[in-house]
Amino acid sequence: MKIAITPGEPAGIGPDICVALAQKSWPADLVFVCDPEVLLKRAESLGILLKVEIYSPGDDSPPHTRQPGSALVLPVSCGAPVTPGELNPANSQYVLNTLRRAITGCLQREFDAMVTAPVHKGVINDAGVAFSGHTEYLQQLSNSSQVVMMLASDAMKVALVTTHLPLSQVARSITDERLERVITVLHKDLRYKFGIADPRIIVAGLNPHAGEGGHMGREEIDIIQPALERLRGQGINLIGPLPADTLFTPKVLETGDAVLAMYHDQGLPVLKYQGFGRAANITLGLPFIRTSVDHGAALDLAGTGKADGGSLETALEYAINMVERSRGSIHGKA
Ligand SMILES: NC(=O)c1ccc[n+]([C@@H]2O[C@H](COP(=O)([O-])OP(=O)(O)OC[C@H]3O[C@@H](n4cnc5c(N)ncnc54)[C@H](O)[C@@H]3O)[C@@H](O)[C@H]2O)c1
Ligand SMILES: N[C@H](C(=O)O)[C@H](O)COP(=O)(O)O
Repeated sequence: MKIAITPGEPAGIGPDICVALAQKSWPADLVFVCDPEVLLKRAESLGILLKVEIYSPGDDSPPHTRQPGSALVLPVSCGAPVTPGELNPANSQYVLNTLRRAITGCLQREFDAMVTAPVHKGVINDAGVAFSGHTEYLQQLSNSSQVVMMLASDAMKVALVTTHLPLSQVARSITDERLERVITVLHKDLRYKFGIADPRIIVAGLNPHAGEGGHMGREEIDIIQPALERLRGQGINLIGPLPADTLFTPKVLETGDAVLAMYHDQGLPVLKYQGFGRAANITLGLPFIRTSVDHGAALDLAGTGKADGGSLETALEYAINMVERSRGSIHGKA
């Protein structure tokens, strides 16, 4: 099994946690898609010994023979010097080049999955490229009609109807069509990527108290309930729409396999409060497997040795499990 790892923003903690990942042994060949110097210099400043081997496509060495402490690198040149903690828009194209190379490799089945360390969305935009996140970028480059962002911890899975959108645009984006597309993808991938035979999806309302019977917003009555009714008719097990404030309580969470939140900050703060550093971000609806960390570039910690690599390890574990499931070597729930 070959998994592409993109270290993300070179001035952030991505290189730190990738160097740490390479210190362990994994039941997969990890191919770091990046400038080898970025990893080597970060390892040096962290006082970690790292050996780099250069990957070339088609060069299939026996699997899992690499020793911990050595990284297989698919070289992509970094545009400008890297200083930990200091963003440089001159390196944004480099970050995008690493993503593009990993995506192409996944589409062409050179890689079985890709796992991404954090990028810095702001600096990519500062470089003149409109970029709202990996999720949307992956959708665009893979020509996928609908992708779904889902974060998973040991206690919950939280998927989102809308992703990186200003709050002022969220309500108008909750449409019947989008709900149908998102729920269909979520239902399908919970079955096939997570092995849940009949997934129960708990759906949040948009408004306080799920609209309070129409007195605090009508999206639940006019849009969400009719969409859920129709999808129930197709055999999808849907609970809700429920008020989001009390949905995230253990009693309610145990009635479902995943929560569908209407927007980013309705669902993710709860999951991150519970599982930050041990959760993974999984893009559903892609023609390949992609997982990621639950945190950002953490510029304040780059090169300090204080970055926690737990989420990158979790993301890699999810990717390995999903690849194994797709090969039929795992049965039952993830
Ligand atoms: N997967 C991704 O690419 C991804 C995810 C989230 C945010 N981001 C981007 O990262 C940038 C910075 O975002 P932010 O400041 O909101 O969030 P952040 O996650 O970078 O930092 C928030 C806080 O958490 C701490 N932290 C984050 N990761 C940590 C780790 N592994 N170990 C220990 N502490 C950690 C940071 O030091 C900081 O105090 C933004 O551009 C954002 O868009 C990217
Ligand atoms: N919304 C994600 C989070 O809060 O963790 C994060 O921004 C990453 O998203 P992408 O994988 O789309 O970059």
